[in-house]
Amino acid sequence: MTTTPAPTTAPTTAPTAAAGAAPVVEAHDLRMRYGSTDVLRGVDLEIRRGEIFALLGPNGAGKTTTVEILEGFRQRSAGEVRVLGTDPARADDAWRGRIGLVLQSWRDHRRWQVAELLTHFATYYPDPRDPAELLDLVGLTHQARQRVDRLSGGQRRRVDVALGIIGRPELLFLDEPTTGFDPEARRDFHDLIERLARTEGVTILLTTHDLAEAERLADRIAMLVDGRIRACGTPTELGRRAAAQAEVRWTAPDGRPRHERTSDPSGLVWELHQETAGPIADLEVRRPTLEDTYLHMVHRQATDTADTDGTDGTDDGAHRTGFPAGADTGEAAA
Ligand SMILES: Nc1ncnc2c1ncn2[C@@H]1O[C@H](COP(=O)(O)OP(=O)(O)OP(=O)(O)O)[C@@H](O)[C@H]1O
Repeated sequence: MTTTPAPTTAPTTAPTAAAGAAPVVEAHDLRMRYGSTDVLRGVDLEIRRGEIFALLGPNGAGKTTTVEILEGFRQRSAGEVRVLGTDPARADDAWRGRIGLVLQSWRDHRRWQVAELLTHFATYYPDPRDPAELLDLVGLTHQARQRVDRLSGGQRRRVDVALGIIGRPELLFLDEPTTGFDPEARRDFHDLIERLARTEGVTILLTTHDLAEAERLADRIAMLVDGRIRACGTPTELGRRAAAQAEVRWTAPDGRPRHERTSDPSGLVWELHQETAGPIADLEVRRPTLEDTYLHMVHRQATDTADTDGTDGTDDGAHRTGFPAGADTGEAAA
């Protein structure tokens, strides 16, 4: 169950989620501490089958840490986690065969040809996708005989995606999947992700810095800021958040451009209409967007941090200098 406090973190069930089905991902009060630094400070998540769920957050917010814990690659410091009904910290190979990963860092096998690599990885799974179909699916048919280390960055990323879905995963983790993609490749990738979720019922958790990508793809978005989920909802709900105000622009009767921020744009427009007793020139109402909400969250966290610890509110450097030797072993240091 997601138990984060309303209203800022109140989750909504995505339209595509199978109502009543057990969540595919559940995390409750998930915590991670590296040395003396708390990176995750009580994360609550619930992702339902067939949902495309985006985890957004600034650099160093803890997105990769969260995802690595859910993937079973990193031991958490505290909290309850269930992925496909199993605690990832105790998962076996059968469980691993049900998830697909597209990680941030490139793996080995640079000298392999693309088709050769896919054919090889297909042998690890009981019911793999056909490598030729997969090449077509990710748009790499013409690169089938090319060596991986001779591909462009975006093409390598497509190989990553192909390897992530070759075993027909029920749950696919995508860590910043479209980094290095040109606009066309990004659009093709978005179509592929939607197809996987909508027609094959694959549950997808993606981390991204790209707000437009999250808005375009995700059924729900969670904003991870300073180790906590600060907001969660559909892109529309997050865009509508009261924290961000609408902006009204118009040209006054004296010809001067005017603008005002307000949480009641219709009220303001009504008042202007009464004042001018006629049409309002160049009237524009800009509703708050997902980006406004996101920037508001991040800015608020930076301000809070600066108020409480006297720093400038950016946590990245502080965490790095606080690392103990050997902290990158993934060992929890609770
Ligand atoms: N193995 C580790 N040992 C110690 N600290 C770590 C380790 N891995 C990550 N951190 C720190 O934890 C914080 C969260 O890192 P994480 O990579 O999870 O963030 P992120 O949200 O994925 O960032 P980005 O968007 O930049 O990829 C950062 O301050 C990072 O420096």
